[in-house]
Amino acid sequence: MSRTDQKKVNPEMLVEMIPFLRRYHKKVILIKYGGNAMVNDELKKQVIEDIVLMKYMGMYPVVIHGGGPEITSMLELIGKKSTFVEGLRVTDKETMTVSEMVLSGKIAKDLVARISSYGIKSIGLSGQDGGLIVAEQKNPELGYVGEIKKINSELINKLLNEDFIPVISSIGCDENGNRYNINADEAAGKIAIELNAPVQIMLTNIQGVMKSQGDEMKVIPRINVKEIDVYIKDGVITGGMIPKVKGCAESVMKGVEKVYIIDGRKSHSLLSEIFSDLHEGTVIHK
Ligand SMILES: Nc1ncnc2c1ncn2[C@@H]1O[C@H](COP(=O)(O)OP(=O)(O)O)[C@@H](O)[C@H]1O
Ligand SMILES: CC(=O)N[C@@H](CCC(=O)OP(=O)(O)O)C(=O)O
Repeated sequence: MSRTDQKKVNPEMLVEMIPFLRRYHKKVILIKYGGNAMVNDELKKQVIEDIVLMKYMGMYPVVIHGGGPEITSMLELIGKKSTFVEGLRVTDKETMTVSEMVLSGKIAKDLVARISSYGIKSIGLSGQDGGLIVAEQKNPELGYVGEIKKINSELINKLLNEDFIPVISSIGCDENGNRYNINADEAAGKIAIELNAPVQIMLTNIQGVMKSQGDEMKVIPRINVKEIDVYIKDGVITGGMIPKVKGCAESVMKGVEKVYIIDGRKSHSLLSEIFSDLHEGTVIHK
């Protein structure tokens, strides 16, 4: 490639980034990368590039990933049908094993390898690693679904100080070594709170929280935490969106300043969110 063929970076655009870089310098950016947003390789690459860029720009990205669709497919392969109650997977022993294999075995390792390929240190962690996510059974009817009791942020902070990008799988562990499947949205909220993250971004497969207006479905740009129960009761928010908005509401109530639900299927949606005050998805606020 000759020098003239090379693309030039636009200096004006870089300068426009200064206020945002200043705002987020050395701040934890909690990114929940939902399984439904892991659409294809190209999009995955872009999400990873955004995360890596944040790190090189002096932020502290922490990734908590999902993988619901992949767990469902893997269970189908062994002839098991998935059942959800209010967005939570009913988890028997076999489902627990498969969930753990998919989340911490497959997805976390893939994300870590992708991040590392850009020269950034990354590490995959599950709830049992360093006592990261202490959990107990949520409800016997859901089987091995965990309720988070405590997040041990010390380990994550140490890793951040050592310039790692932690990639966290939502598996919890109790003091007897029993492991639980935890909805990744719930885990995202609790981790954001514990790390004092000013920003929590939920990457999903829809533009934001939607509501029908006439014949059309439209994004609700802002939701007050007080409105959430009504939306759930009225059937506006259902399925996987329930734990998501509940997790976001808890974060907002416990000090996370900005909580966004955005469309992870859009190219470089994370960077667009960080480097702009115009938010396209749904902001959850108090
Ligand atoms: N009001 C709503 N607005 C947007 N999505 C909703 C709503 N109610 C239910 N959903 C469902 O929630 C899904 C997102 O949750 P989920 O499937 O758990 O995604 P993720 O894998 O990103 O956590 C959407 O794709 C949609 O099917
Ligand atoms: C208890 C429970 O529901 N656990 C989730 C964990 C994965 C997850 O939350 O993945 P997404 O973010 O892609 O939905 C599950 O088994 O699907």
